[in-house]
Amino acid sequence: MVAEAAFSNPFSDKRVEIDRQIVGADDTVHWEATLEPLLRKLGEHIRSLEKAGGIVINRDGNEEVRAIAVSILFYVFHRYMERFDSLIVEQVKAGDESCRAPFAYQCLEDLTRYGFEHADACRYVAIFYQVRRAYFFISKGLVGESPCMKRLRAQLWDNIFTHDISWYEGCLWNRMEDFSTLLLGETGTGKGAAAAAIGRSGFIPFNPNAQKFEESFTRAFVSINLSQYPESLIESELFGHRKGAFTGAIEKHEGIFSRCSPHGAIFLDEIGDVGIPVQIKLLQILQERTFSPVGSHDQLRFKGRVIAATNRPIDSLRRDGAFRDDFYYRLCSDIITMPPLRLRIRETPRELDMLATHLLERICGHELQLPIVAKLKEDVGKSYAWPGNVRELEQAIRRIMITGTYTGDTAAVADGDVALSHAVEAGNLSAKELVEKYCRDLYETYGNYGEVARRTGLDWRTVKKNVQSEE
Ligand SMILES: Nc1ncnc2c1ncn2[C@@H]1O[C@H](COP(=O)(O)OP(=O)(O)OP(=O)(O)O)[C@@H](O)[C@H]1O
Repeated sequence: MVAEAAFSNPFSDKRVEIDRQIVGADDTVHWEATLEPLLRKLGEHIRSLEKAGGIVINRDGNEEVRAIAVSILFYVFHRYMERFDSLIVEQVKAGDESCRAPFAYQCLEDLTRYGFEHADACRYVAIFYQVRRAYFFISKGLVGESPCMKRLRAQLWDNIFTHDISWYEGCLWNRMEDFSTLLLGETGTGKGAAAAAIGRSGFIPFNPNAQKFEESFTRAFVSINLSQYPESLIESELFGHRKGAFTGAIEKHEGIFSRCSPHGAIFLDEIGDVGIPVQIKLLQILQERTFSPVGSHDQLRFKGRVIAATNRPIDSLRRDGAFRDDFYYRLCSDIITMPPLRLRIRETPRELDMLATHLLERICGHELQLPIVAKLKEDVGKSYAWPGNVRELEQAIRRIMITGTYTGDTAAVADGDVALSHAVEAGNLSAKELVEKYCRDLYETYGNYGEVARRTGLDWRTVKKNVQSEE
C-alpha cells in the first residue's frame, strides 16, 4: 500500500484514501494528520528489515523487492521533504544562481546506504526536488476547493509526471521535451499560473560534487505573449537577432527560445492570435528542435518543453482555417481546459469566499481584516457570471477598496450561463432548446466538442449539431 501511495497523484482522492487505509484512520481524520503515524510505522518496518539483513534493492527484483524499494524511497523522501520545501523558498529569493543543498547530498547518501546505485540515487534526489516543486507551485498557484479545481490540479500533476509516475521515474524523466501542452479556457482563468507551475517543475539533475542542483528553477520558465508583437517583430522575439540583421537591429538580441533552459519550458501565450506564417515557423522549430537567430546561420538547439495557451475557441479556429491542424497536432500531447470561475462557484459556492480571501491577502497581506468579501457578494449578487474570471475578481476587490462598491462588468458579452439559468427558472424552454443552449454554453466555455460530449454524455456529432444549431 505504501508503494501504491508513493506512486499515486497527491492531488487525487485515491492517494488520500490509501494514506488513511495504511494507518487505519477513517474519513473524519484530515489526511495530512495520517502522514506522521504512517512514517513512524514505516520507519519501524524498515529498521526491522535492516536488522534482519533483509533489504536488497535491485532493479530487476520481484514485485516484493520493488515494493520495498519504493517504500524506502517514500520514507527517505518524507524525511527530507521539509528541507526541499525550504530550498524552494530560498531559491525563489536567491533567483537565478542555484543554491547549495548539502542536505540533498545527505539524502543521496541515505539512498546509497539502503542499496540504491549511485546513478539511480542521484536521479531520485532530483525527482524528490521536482515532486516538491510541482506540489508547491500547483497548490500555491491554483487554489480552490471545487471539484473542477481539484481535477485541474491532478491533471497538472499528471502533465508533469504522467499518469503513472513509475513510468516517469523509470524512463521518461529525461524524455519529456516533446510532451507539449495546450491550455484552453477563458481569459483570467489561470492559464499563465498553470503554465508557470508546469515550467518550474521540470527535472533538474543533482550535482553531487557541487552539492547543488544544476540550475535554479527560476530560469526554467520563460513566457511570451504572442499577441503583443506585430508579425514583423515576432520572429526576432522568438529566435533573437544578430547585430545589424535589419535596420534598427543596433544590438544583438537573444530570443525567447535561446533563453529557455533545457530543463524548463517555454510558454507561448495567446497562440490563437498568431497568423499562419508564424505558425509555420513555430511548427518548424518544434519539429526540428533547431533555430537560427535572424541574420545568422548559427544553428541553435532548443531542448525545453512547450506550453501554449489561448482563450479563443480552438475548434472553430481550426474549422475556419485560422489555426493549422499540423500545428495543433504538434501542441496537443496534453490538452488542459481551465474551469471558468462561475463553474467553480456553481459547484462549490464557498469557492468565491475562499478565493476572494486568498486574493485579498495577496493584495494587502495577512494582517488586514477587511469586510470586502461580504460587500462583494452583496453587490454582484448570486448569479453574477464573472466574465473576466479570477483576474476580474482581483480587480473587483481593488475597486471596492477604492470606490466602496463593485456591481459587475456590464459591458462584457451577455453570458450564456446566466441567460440559461434564467430561462430555466422561468420555465420557458423546450427540451430541444434546453439541450442546444446548454451545449452551446458549454462549448463557449470549454472550446471543444470532445469536452462537451464528455460532460453531457452526448455523442460528439450530436454535440456539434446542437452547437451549430443557431449558426
Ligand atoms: N485558481 C487560482 N488561484 C489563485 N489565483 C489564481 C487562480 N486562477 C487565476 N489566478 C490569478 O488570476 C490572475 C489571472 O490569471 P492568468 O493571468 O494566469 O489568466 P489567463 O488564463 O492566463 O488569462 P489570459 O487568457 O487573459 O492570458 C493571476 O493573477 C493569477 O495568479
